[in-house]
Amino acid sequence: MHLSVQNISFAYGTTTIMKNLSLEVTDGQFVSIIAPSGSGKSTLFYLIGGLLQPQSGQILLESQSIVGKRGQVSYMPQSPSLLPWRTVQQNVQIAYEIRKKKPALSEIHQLLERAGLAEVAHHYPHQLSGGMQQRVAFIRTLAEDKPILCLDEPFGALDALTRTKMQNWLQLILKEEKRTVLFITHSIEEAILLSDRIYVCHASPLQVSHVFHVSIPMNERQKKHQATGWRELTQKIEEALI
Ligand SMILES: Nc1ncnc2c1ncn2[C@@H]1O[C@H](COP(=O)(O)OP(=O)(O)OP(=O)(O)O)[C@@H](O)[C@H]1O
Repeated sequence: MHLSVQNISFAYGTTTIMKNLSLEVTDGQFVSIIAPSGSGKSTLFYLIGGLLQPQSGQILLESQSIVGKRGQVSYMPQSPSLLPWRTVQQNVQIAYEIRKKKPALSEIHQLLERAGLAEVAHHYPHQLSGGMQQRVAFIRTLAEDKPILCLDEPFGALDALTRTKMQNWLQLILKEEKRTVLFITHSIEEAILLSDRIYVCHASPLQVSHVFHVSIPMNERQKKHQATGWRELTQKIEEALI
């Protein structure tokens, strides 16, 4: 599944948010976008998700325009946005209800099991930790069964330890569930840990300034700064962000 964002420009009223922004993500790739706060990253996902339309440029999924078309990609926002009156299982069920598909309880249970959430299937969101809530939201996003997942800083609000655990968990689950991911983060470390490719963007207007390919083998990335090439890549990305 190939998503191609080609030269899109977008303005809210007279304020230009992005100009000629292009990026690509293809089959099974994990691609990150690092950009300054308030620069239009969420707006980019609204454009890809069809909630907004660019003033110019194209957004293609498998060479077909998805401009203004909703429901083509899955989107997970920064906050878990779980319905507080629904249990964990019922929150995941929403993904099936949206597709007007009868929820397969065995399928939901399998997903919850894989996320380490089987024991809290009948708990309510307020009874869960922040990390667990994010896992429920992620499982719900997976259950939407769309070829591309757009994850908007999913771990931004978590403490450092929970964040590390969630990154490891995400790596494991994506190994089993081969999906194509477009991931927004502020963290260079997180981007290197998870990505095949990293787009660094400048703000005002949002534009890709640099593209980095992460060639550090996955099984070495846990070592972070001790992994060969990690420090050099971090430095290059830091320089690109200045
Ligand atoms: N509906 C809107 N109308 C006008 N301006 C908007 C609207 N939504 C967002 N903006 C402005 O557009 C800019 C980009 O917003 P956006 O939320 O896309 O940025 P972001 O990079 O996701 O932010 P953050 O890092 O805080 O999550 C901001 O200056 C914001 O104030």
